[in-house]
Amino acid sequence: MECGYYDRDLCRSCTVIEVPYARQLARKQQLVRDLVDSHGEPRWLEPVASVEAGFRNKAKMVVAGKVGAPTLGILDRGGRGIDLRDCPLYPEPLTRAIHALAEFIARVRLLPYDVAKRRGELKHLIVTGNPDGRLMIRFVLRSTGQLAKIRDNTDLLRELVPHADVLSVNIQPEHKAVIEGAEEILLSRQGELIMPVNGIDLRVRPRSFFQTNTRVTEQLYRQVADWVDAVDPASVWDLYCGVGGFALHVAAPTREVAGTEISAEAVASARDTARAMGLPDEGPGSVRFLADDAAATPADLPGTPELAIVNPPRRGLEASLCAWLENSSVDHVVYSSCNATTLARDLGRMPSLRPVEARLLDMFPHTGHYEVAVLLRRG
Ligand SMILES: C[S@@+](CC[C@H](N)C(=O)[O-])C[C@H]1O[C@@H](n2cnc3c(N)ncnc32)[C@H](O)[C@@H]1O
Repeated sequence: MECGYYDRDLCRSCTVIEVPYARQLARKQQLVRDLVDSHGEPRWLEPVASVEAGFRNKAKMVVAGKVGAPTLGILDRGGRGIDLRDCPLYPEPLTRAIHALAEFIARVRLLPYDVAKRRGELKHLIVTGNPDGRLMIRFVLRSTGQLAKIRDNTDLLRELVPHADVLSVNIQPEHKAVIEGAEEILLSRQGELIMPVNGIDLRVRPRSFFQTNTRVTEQLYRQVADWVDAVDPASVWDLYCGVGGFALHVAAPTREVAGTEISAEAVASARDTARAMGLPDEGPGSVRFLADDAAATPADLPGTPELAIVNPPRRGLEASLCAWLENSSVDHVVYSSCNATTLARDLGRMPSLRPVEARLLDMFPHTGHYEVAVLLRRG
């Protein structure tokens, strides 16, 4: 893929952009196979490719520059802003919004944060877009010092970015390389962005995780639902469930589904979606969600499911959860991972659960990152 920022040596985030896409995909496939196959040689399904440009649903931009002339993008080694507002990874509605937000920041004279001098207010801009072009916009400020400048100018903001459903300010007071802080101040009436995925209106709140490539996520959820439907378990747990994508895709009239997740906000969104879908929270056909540490879920939820879905962060599963799954009566596990090294480690900790089918899904073209989903069967 062509990128003017890469060609001019302004941005090196897409580390393998010069490699033709088909070869990128083949390399990722080989890498995950090398790590997974020693645990049971699953049947590998055709990898799911992404489009090469315009696939990211979320832009996390560092704000730098001067009052009236902000840069939105990254910082160079000297801490100066490099403007990447036309990054080709973003779809057109996101690019348009980023341009409009740069104009807003300039017009209301928000003060960009200067990392080197530890001065200024506006640190980051985080914009998430759904497939219909609706947006969630978050300003990350050092303090509440310039909050009023945003709050008092929301009419201008709405004029410049008419599709902004969710608008909020996050406060990140610390001088460290962390994108956002714990305090979120909602400025819009709507607190959740609707993310339609395969006909299910998932909901995302400002601080909740959501997969960054919506089209490939649709295929991930469909693949996992196909595996689950083929096994047809009466009970399913979705651990590390986020806003409920897997759990809500595998709901069925004869099945009881429970999802657990550490973020109470994500759980609240998942519950909102289940309620909007008219799903009960107990009995056959139910889907319920609980804020819980995945490692504690076996002690906190009654019974043992016939099938468990796990989708942990890069660090993989807690050793105690692997031990519980290994020694439980759970017959099938679907493990969706963004890190095949920790996936392989965890497979080694659960030798009774053998990989039978697997699929690479490329959420992150031009980088070394990927998602891999594996169906495991006991025995
Ligand atoms: C890779 S995301 C998966 C989310 C979800 N399955 C999806 O498809 O969007 C991992 C999720 O695990 C959650 N998480 C992190 N540590 C956790 C823990 N110890 N117990 C439960 N959830 C955790 C994160 O908040 C995040 O939502």
